Amino acid sequence: MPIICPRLFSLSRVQLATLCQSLNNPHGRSRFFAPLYSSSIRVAQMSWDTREVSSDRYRLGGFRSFCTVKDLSTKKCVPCNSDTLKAMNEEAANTLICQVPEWNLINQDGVLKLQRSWKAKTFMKGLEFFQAVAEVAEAEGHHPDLHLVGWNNVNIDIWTHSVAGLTENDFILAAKISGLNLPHLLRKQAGK
Ligand SMILES: C[C@H](O)[C@H](O)[C@H]1CNC2=NC(N)=NC(=O)C2=N1
Repeated sequence: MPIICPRLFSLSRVQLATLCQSLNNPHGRSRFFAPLYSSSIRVAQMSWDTREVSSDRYRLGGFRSFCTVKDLSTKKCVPCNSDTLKAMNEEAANTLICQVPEWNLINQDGVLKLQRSWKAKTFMKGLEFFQAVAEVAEAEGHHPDLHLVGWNNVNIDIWTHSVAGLTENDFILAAKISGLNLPHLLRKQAGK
């Protein structure tokens, strides 16, 4: 099914925004997947994301064609001590975040980071999860901040320390962590 560029939609953004807003869930994140039809163009499925932005304001992230996490998870991180490596701006981060939809984009003391939480089934399984993440990080030469609090609350922050911000490395690592299939270690959803 072809992905049609959003600006070709015949419905106005306002109409679609109203429609999507009604689907907004209390967590401020709606994901509106629907085949949309206009008079001349059958629009492929699309996702309409609202994302928590750095200043905790929710705003509609605008239409984005489908991003597939496979693109990032097949990439390789580059050395963080490269002189050419620069932190990306919030706009660029908001574009890339749709490729790792389970992660949140946060701004912690002026530093953009990726963050995600899980519930581990036990304290030891939380550490086993960290071990699996550590192997990915070592293979990539790019490392997350790992937190295990309250015995089973697993939180991971990812950012590039050498540039005090986000680079594509962080999204690649996030995509690879999202690709880990460890249902024996983690509950289905954080908070369950
Ligand atoms: C030389 C090597 O690239 C650096 O020491 C790496 C190691 N892992 C890293 N991980 C992260 N998240 N940020 C860094 O700046 C970083 N630097």
